[in-house]
Amino acid sequence: MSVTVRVPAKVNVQLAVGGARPDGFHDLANVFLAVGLYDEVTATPADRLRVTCSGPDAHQVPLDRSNLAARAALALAERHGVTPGVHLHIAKDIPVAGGMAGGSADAAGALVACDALWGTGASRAELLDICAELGSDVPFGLVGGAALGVGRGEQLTPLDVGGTFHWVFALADGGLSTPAVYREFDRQWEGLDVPAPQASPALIEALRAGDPRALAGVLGNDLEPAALALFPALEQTLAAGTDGGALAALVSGSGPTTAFLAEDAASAESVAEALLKSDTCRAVRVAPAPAPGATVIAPAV
Ligand SMILES: C[C@](O)(CO)[C@H](O)COP(=O)(O)OP(=O)(O)OC[C@H]1O[C@@H](n2ccc(N)nc2=O)[C@H](O)[C@@H]1O
Ligand SMILES: Nc1ncnc2c1ncn2[C@@H]1O[C@H](COP(=O)(O)OP(=O)(O)OP(=O)(O)O)[C@@H](O)[C@H]1O
Repeated sequence: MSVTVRVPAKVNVQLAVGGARPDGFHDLANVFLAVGLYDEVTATPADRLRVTCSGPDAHQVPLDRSNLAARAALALAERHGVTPGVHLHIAKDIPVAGGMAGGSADAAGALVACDALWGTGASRAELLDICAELGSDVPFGLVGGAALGVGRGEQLTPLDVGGTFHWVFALADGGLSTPAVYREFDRQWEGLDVPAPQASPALIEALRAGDPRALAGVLGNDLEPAALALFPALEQTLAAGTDGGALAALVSGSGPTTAFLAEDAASAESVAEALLKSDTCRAVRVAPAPAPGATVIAPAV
């Protein structure tokens, strides 16, 4: 008896970052888009909480209680007075520490899987609440599609997407720590007035219209200069993707994965090929967007 939940990665099509808040977080206007790269989280009854992970990056994933999926299961069990006896297996396809919210996706997936396995019957609002406690990107893993996140990114408003966008992702050699990238952002803005983050109406309209050329013109990531300062080799990857025919190139979230928007599926394949040939990244993935949020694909029997 087990439950398997599929959860998507994200790219931030707009990441507007304000100044540091007293609690250390930054206010954001964060436009999330879920992309078709997935982790699968399987929850199976066990005598104690146990986490295993498979996939090419599995060795980088902690298997103790610091794993975000384990923390999600514990949070749900505590709220409902359930013993957290569960084996969580993560089949990991989302790059680790790549700025694509893989750990957050696993947390959202584990919550949905444990809720189904334990029959805790948590409401959507309660699940979103637990997600927000676990991390700023976690609620979006539950919701998927496209959404504007404000506050620290956890307060979501769904957005309409009028077509399929074709993305290429270049995986970098190594990772970047999200707090380190925000610290570098603060360093770069030291002594300056950081403007209040604002969602771009043109970007929201480009998503609604499903228009890749319009979206390419307005993509933006305020963390990109900080990620590039910490990982300068990404400049070459960005250039290789635009030289290879991408409509636009940007760092995904806090990086170091770089994201390339293509005109259509065929163009995405040729951008991917150009990136591979450029020798400026360790691997390349093609993925359409939007993708659905956490979805049960194999229920308990
Ligand atoms: C870069 C993004 O991935 C874009 O979606 C997110 O803003 C990061 O989201 P996340 O990894 O879920 O981040 P959290 O686990 O909530 O926070 C990790 C750390 O990132 C920094 N952080 C995160 C979110 C935010 N709005 N401001 C921040 O300054 C803080 O240093 C925080 O301690
Ligand atoms: N389930 C998990 N999967 C991957 N990493 C995890 C997980 N749980 C905890 N971690 C830890 O969190 C760190 C960041 O992982 P993650 O893959 O979520 O980064 P990220 O995609 O850059 O995050 P974000 O885009 O949300 O900032 C990893 O280096 C790892 O130590």
